[in-house]
Amino acid sequence: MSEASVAVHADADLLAQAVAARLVVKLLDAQAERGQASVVLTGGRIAAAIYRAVAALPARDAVDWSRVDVWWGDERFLPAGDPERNETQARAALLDVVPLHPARVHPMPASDGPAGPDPEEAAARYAAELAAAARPGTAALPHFDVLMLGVGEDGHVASVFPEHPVHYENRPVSAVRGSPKPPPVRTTLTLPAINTAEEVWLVASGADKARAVGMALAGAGPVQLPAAGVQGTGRTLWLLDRAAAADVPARLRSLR
Ligand SMILES: O=C(O)[C@H](O)[C@@H](O)[C@H](O)[C@H](O)COP(=O)(O)O
Repeated sequence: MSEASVAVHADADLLAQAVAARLVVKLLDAQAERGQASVVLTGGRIAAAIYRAVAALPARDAVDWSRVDVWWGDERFLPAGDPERNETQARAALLDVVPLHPARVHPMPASDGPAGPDPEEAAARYAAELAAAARPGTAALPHFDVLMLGVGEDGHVASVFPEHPVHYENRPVSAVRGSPKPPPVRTTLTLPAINTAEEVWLVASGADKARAVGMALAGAGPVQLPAAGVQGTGRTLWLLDRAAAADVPARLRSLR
């Protein structure tokens, strides 16, 4: 179990630049230790800004991208190539720019893919893909070096929304219907699956995130505020801009 730490940057642009630099270093460290690296991506505006910032960093070429596994924490259940899919956004901003091994890029299924139009089947297939990449005989999930999460105004992370039945799902990947954030149908890693990651980074920018961030760090319940239930096995890091950090509890401010 890891104690959360908080880093605050002046604005959204500097936040994206700083997270991009951290990500490159994290991938390099993982490759130095294990010969490979794995990252779990998220969706949303700050995530897209981070991916663009990584693509623009000269140091990104120090990463051996052919030995990086790319997974997703959640996906909007839409046809392949839909501009609203998290995969489409990540590919346009970063994945199409760096020399990844195509077999190591693991998008969640699209609504027009082989899993068909059923999000439960899509979730089951993604769980099987994750299990196939896990260490034989150990876990249902591969090792995740770093898992990034945006944070919603309501405190959702990935597609785990407040008070949603997904909180009672035991499997690592769940279908989500009735998402309050469009589109309504999604697939997501569940909180227990998210919490297997070595490092979890929660990234939030803007004043409309301040309340959720403050409440999560003050110890709100995870069913009411999913971000409060996130914890990496080695490190839980909140990466914020000043506006999003406005309500961070005083006892955590010294960690800035
Ligand atoms: O599919 C999605 O929409 C995301 O994965 C979602 O969890 C997102 O990360 C947050 O809603 C924050 O998004 P913003 O950074 O755009 O506010």
